[in-house]
Amino acid sequence: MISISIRKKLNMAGGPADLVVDAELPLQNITALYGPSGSGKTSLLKIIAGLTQPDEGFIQVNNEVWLDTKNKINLPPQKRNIGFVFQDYALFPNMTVEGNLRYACSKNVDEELVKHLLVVTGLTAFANHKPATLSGGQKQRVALARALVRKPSLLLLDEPLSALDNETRLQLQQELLQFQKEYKFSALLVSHDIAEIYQLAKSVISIDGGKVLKVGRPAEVFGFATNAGQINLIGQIVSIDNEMMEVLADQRLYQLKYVEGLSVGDKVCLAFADVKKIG
Ligand SMILES: Nc1ncnc2c1ncn2[C@@H]1O[C@H](COP(=O)(O)OP(=O)(O)OP(=O)(O)O)[C@@H](O)[C@H]1O
Repeated sequence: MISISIRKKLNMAGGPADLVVDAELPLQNITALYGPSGSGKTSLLKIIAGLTQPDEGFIQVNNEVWLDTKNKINLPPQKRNIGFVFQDYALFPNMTVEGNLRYACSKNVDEELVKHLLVVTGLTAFANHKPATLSGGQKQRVALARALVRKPSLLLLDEPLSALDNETRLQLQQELLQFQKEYKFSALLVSHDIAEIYQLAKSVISIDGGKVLKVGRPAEVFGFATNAGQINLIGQIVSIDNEMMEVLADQRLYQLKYVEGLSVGDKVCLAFADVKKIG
């Protein structure tokens, strides 16, 4: 379990307000951090990374205390085993793709892991290229590989896919899920995209004005959609449980009775054919 309990005064749009977060993140899972612009998401990530100091706080990751203001413990960023992936990639422009990965390892280069990450991200042929010659999707794959090569205890993903076009974004969502299955990392993912959160995260922390509003599974935080006048919708099954299935369609989650033969990941067409006399 990852325990986070912090408080910091921020200068928010409406005046000074405290960012107050008390949360437990499950290990080996992606937790989403969802909230409007200016609600304190990036500030929380920076506090976890040790880049911003909170007024009070306690952070423990895998039994290692990173921050305990009461007991004057405050590990510097380089001692916190964190991987950070930003929206704008933040790659070293003067280094090759492989150079970016090696630099992230500092002295302990795991040759096998570097090679493997280049293969799984489809970047082997680009290992000697500089970032400027890559597409946005490829740059973000480098950024992800560079974060993973450090075998982080916690991966902080600050809207990592939001600069990408829709097709590349959907593809990288699937790749991120595959990486998660393979490397079993724990991650906190900032995202504004509810569909992305349903796809990637097991749990969500929703914040606004620096305060936690809700914590739970995506369906608990965002609720289920009802048939809102649509006749046909294309969606994807995101979970099957207890004779029920959850289908994500058009950025909303529908809870429906399970239909024999379907599995998680299947694309389905929802057809709403209820006819009710209304007059
Ligand atoms: N070190 C700081 N001290 C005081 N206030 C800060 C500090 N850093 C950021 N703020 C303020 O805190 C508020 C929240 O900023 P933050 O970047 O955390 O929001 P966010 O939820 O990540 O927004 P966005 O989605 O737009 O990136 C902003 O109003 C910002 O000006």
